[in-house]
This record gives sequence, C-alpha cells and structure tokens, in this order.
Amino acid sequence: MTLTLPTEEQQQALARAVNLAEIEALGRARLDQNALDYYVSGANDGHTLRANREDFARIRLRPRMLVDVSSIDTSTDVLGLPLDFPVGVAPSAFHGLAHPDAERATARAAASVGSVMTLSTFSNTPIADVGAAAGGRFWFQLYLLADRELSRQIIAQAEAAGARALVFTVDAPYLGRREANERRRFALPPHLSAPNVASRETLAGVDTDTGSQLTHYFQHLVDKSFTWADLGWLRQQTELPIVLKGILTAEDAELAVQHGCHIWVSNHGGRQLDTAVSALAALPEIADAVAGRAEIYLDGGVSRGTDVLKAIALGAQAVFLGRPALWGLAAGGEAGVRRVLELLRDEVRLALALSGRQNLAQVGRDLLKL
Ligand SMILES: Cc1cc2nc3c(=O)[nH]c(=O)nc-3n(C[C@H](O)[C@H](O)[C@H](O)COP(=O)(O)O)c2cc1C
Ligand SMILES: CCCCC(=O)C(=O)O
Repeated sequence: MTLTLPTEEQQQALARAVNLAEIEALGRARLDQNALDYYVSGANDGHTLRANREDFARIRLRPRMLVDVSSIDTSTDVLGLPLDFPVGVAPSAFHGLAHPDAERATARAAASVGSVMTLSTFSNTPIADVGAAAGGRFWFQLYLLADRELSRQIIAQAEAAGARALVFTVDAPYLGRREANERRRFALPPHLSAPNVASRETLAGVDTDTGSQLTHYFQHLVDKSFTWADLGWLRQQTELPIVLKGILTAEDAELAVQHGCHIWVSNHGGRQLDTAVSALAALPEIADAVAGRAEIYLDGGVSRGTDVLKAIALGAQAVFLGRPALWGLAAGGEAGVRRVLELLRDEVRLALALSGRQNLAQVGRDLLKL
C-alpha cells in the first residue's frame, strides 16, 4: 500500500498528544496490517518485549527535596557529539513503511532537536541522502553482509555521508521468529527497496512461499560466521568509533572493551531471543564490568522521562528509541518524530526537577530504590 500524507485533522491530533502512548495510537491507525505486524512484533511469545517495559515500571525512585531546581540542564554528549537531552533514535529498517519521506524525515527531526539518529543498513533511503538531511547528527548501523566487499563499500558510504559512529549489530546472525510476519507473509511493498544492500530485483527474487520475505531476505544476505576474532577486520575498515549493539552480559561487555568498542545494551526490542533478559536488567552488571572504560547506551522499552533517568542511574550515557520513533513517523512524518522527541525531552526535564537533580551528572544509583 502506498501511504497517504497525514490529514489536517491527524496533524492536529499529533500536536495535541500529551504522551508517547497517544502518538503510538495515532501511528498505528495510519498503518496497514503488513507494516503494523512488522513494527509491533517481538519474537515468539513476546516475553522479552514485555519485560523491557515491565522492568522500567517496576523500579521505584528516591527523589530528594528542597533542591534549587529553577534551572535544569538535560544535556550530555555521546562520543563527543553534544546532545540537548540523552535520547537518540535507534536503527530500524524500512521507514518507508511508515511515511513517504521515510528516513529523511527521521533524520531531520532528530537533528532539529539536538538528538541523533542511527540509520539502519536496511533503510529505504540511500545513506548519502540521509546524511545530507541529518546535518552531522547521525550514526550508521551496520549489518555485516556475507559479501565483505559490499560491507566495505557500505561503511565507506556511511563515512563519506558524515556518520559519527559505526553501530555494529551483534545480536542478529539470524532474525528471530516474528510469528505474525510469518503467518501473514510480510513483504516489502513493490514501491520500496533497500538501496544500500540490494536492488529491488534481488529482493523480488527472494522466496516468499514459506513465510516472511524479510526473514528469507535477511538470512541470505547476512554473515553468520563473524566472531570476536574478526573484529580486527572491521577495525581496519574505519576510523569511526565502533559501538557493539546487542550486548546483554558482563562477559561480552568485557570482550567489547578489550576490542576497543563501545557498548549498546539491547535485546533488539524483544525481537530476537525470546526470554532473553530485559535491557534494563542487563545494564547493572555491564556497567560494573565496563567501569568507565567505554560508553554505554541502552534501548528497549523506553517510553517515559523516568525510564531515561533509570537507565542513566544504572550506567547508560544515553538511551535510544526504536518503535516510539516509528509511531511518530507514521503519525506525522518529521513533525511526528520531533513531537516524540520533544515530549520525552520535556519529561526528562520534569523528572530531573522532581527528583531534586539539576543535571544528568547528579543521576546515580542513589536515585533508585533497588
Ligand atoms: C520495526 C523495527 C525494525 C528494526 N530494525 C533494526 C535494524 O535494522 N537494525 C538494528 O540493529 N536494529 C533494528 N531494530 C531494533 C531497534 O534498533 C531497537 O533495538 C529496538 O526497537 C528497541 O526497542 P523499542 O522498540 O522498545 O524502543 C528494529 C526494531 C524494530 C521495531
Ligand atoms: C531485514 C532487516 C531486519 C531489520 C531488523 O533488525 C528487525 O526487523 O528487527
């Protein structure tokens, strides 16, 4: 289905939305079943998908009183890039399923509020075009392809387009089973392609007889044999900082540091190994193991300003939004993603003030009732 643009009425509803849940409802209403299945799905029974949210809600805060909170500073920086607030956009494939402006809209929105967008290898928009829209505020997410030469070219394109970091996703040698996508045979609509990795013809040639076209497509392209021992190859391909996305244990965090990488704690939004630990629950052991030797980020289940503070209290430098950004994009393109980021920015500011903290440096484990 080719998407229409949001109506005047839908744009007004977006402007009136008071939280991310309301924007999710607006975004969902604009999507067809194919796209909706793809966005909402977790792997298998969705235990990890739910745990990401539940673990944020479970932790209680220990606010301090009678602190001068007349001025609040939400700023931070990630790998030297200043952020107005500690929230970026996680990589997700195929923004063209949500809005005709696709990844360009997401990039512009993130840049306009001093955030950062992570662009997926499987974008519907060429890397260079997103780089131009992002004004330097983008990181590039790499899926390492079995075709190393193609991977090398993709990394070079990301560098040339101004990416500030390479986010290497390590939790998906195979895609997890998103069963709704298999049942209804998820496929990219004919007007969309994945220009960084393959032509539309290649995509169309992938078997769709048995389940999700996406899974077959991915399985056929991605390198499943890559190990820690191969990271040296990746290091040789780029000067950019490398962030390993999908780390869930202290053991892997230690290896990441030894290999000179930064760490993105994530279970891929519950879409890979079901019953894997929630992102928030994985964070403390990782922060303890890393002990300041690398930067740590987190995604999975973030939907409130208090969630952001909890992740920071447990050792994250910043958090990233997967589905919430997609709901914003579906609800209103660039304006929708911007609205999501602005709402969260304002929630972070208020949560800091009501916690008796003036800035993020004052957010530590003593904010939490553990
Ligand atoms: C529709 C969708 C597509 C995704 N595509 C990618 C991708 O291309 N590369 C990647 O590393 N992660 C991908 N992810 C995972 C996100 O980067 C992120 O880890 C996850 O969505 C965070 O959880 P949240 O949705 O609860 O915020 C995708 C997630 C979703 C929902
Ligand atoms: C073919 C792109 C896979 C994107 C992905 O990582 C996901 O759907 O979770």
